[in-house]
Amino acid sequence: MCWHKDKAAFIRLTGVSVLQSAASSIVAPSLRYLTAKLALGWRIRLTQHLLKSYFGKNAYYKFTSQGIMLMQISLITNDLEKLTTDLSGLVTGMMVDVRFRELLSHSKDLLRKKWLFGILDDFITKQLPHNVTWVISLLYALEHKGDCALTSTQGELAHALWFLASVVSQSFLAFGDILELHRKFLELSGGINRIFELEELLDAAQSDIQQLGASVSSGVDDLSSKDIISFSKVSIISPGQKLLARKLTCDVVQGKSLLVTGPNGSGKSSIFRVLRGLWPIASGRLIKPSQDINEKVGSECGVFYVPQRPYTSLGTLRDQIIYPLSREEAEVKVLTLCKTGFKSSGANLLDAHLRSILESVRLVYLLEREDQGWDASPNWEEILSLVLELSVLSTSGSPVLFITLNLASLMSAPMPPSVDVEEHLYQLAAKMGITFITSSQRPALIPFHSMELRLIDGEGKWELYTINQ
Ligand SMILES: Nc1ncnc2c1ncn2[C@@H]1O[C@H](COP(=O)(O)OP(=O)(O)OP(=O)(O)O)[C@@H](O)[C@H]1O
Repeated sequence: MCWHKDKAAFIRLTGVSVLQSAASSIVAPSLRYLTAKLALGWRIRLTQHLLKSYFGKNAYYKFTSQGIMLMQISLITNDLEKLTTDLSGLVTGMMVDVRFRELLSHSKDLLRKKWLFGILDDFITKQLPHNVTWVISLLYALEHKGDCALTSTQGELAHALWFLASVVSQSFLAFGDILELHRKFLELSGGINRIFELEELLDAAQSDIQQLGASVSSGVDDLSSKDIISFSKVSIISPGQKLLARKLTCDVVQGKSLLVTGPNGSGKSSIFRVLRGLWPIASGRLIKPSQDINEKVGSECGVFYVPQRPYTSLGTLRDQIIYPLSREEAEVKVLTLCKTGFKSSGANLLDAHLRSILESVRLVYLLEREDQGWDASPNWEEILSLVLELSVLSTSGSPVLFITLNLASLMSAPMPPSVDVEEHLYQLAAKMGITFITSSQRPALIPFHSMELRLIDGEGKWELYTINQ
């Protein structure tokens, strides 16, 4: 039967074919889209889960201080730059050659296997189907040799051949997919293994830290821990087993700030590590407020740890001050605090409040200096030598400003505040009832403190002095 003799059927078939093609062009990309979305969802959940374990209970500190896990962390972030930086930090000296040779031989092996697999894959999924089709067609043609003269049989033969070719090629493609599955499965199991390894390490770190927390808190007197930091015969030993302070005994009560001095490497920062719970205490008893303000912004009282390097967040001038709150959270807090008759929006109130903070720390010029005012977002690291932190809750219900003055960075900062600004900041904070424990070697800071703890030699010896003001 010739096609022009059944024009309607031909048009119908063509229509069906077009519809099928349209459906197929929708289905295939949609499947890809759904698969990618599923993968993204998994990635988000897994990343959130791992990051929670990583950042919880100081686990990150344990990892970074031990120099392990860098590879695994890059697994979470997929950050190539960080991976290469960390790797370059891990391999040193002779190790580089050995590792490089291992990497080279592994890469060569991988390339060879990929080449062999490529040949097999190409042959099975692309070349073999044609040959098989032709062989089957030949057998078919030989069997129906006598009917070839008939036009109708020729048409049917062409149709059958076309059908056969697509069935055969699809079957081989499916077979190719099965071959590919093996490789995908191997990759998947490798990924799962690495993630489980990370999970196990995080679990181990968390349980170590829990034990450490239990041992420290067993020595903490909760009743008197609200307004005192007390070291009682505390021995501080570094992870490298170096004794930095032997039986350190020192009380920091409200209003009596402490200055920790001593030569480089004598253990000044280690006192803060112990206070923060990053290092366990070898012996003795440590009493401190149970609340770390860094962990719970807005808490009424507690200890705030100022990082040695100033932290500036990506974002606007406003973001620098309200960090780690989001703008919305800060607006809500300010509105809650100022439950006065103010007929002003949260945004206006917040900006007014932040302006008063900048005024009190003599940084209001930043607002005028940047064209976009609060919304300016230059590289703050190059501009700010101070980190300002805003906590908007206090026992009395009035806004409290915590100035987190980064003393350690003052000297090296691109724009160190002048001595009088520094003095002003200390006075301001003291007026607000903030008691300091400062680590510094600068004699200029002595007048702002009531006691000096001098770490003598970095081998455990220390002396405590009262500062006459
Ligand atoms: N994570 C760590 N693991 C092992 N040893 C450490 C670690 N951190 C510090 N140390 C060691 O502990 C000792 C005291 O270091 P620390 O940073 O407390 O000194 P510092 O007085 O604050 O020094 P600087 O004035 O240079 O800041 C040093 O010998 C240092 O090498």
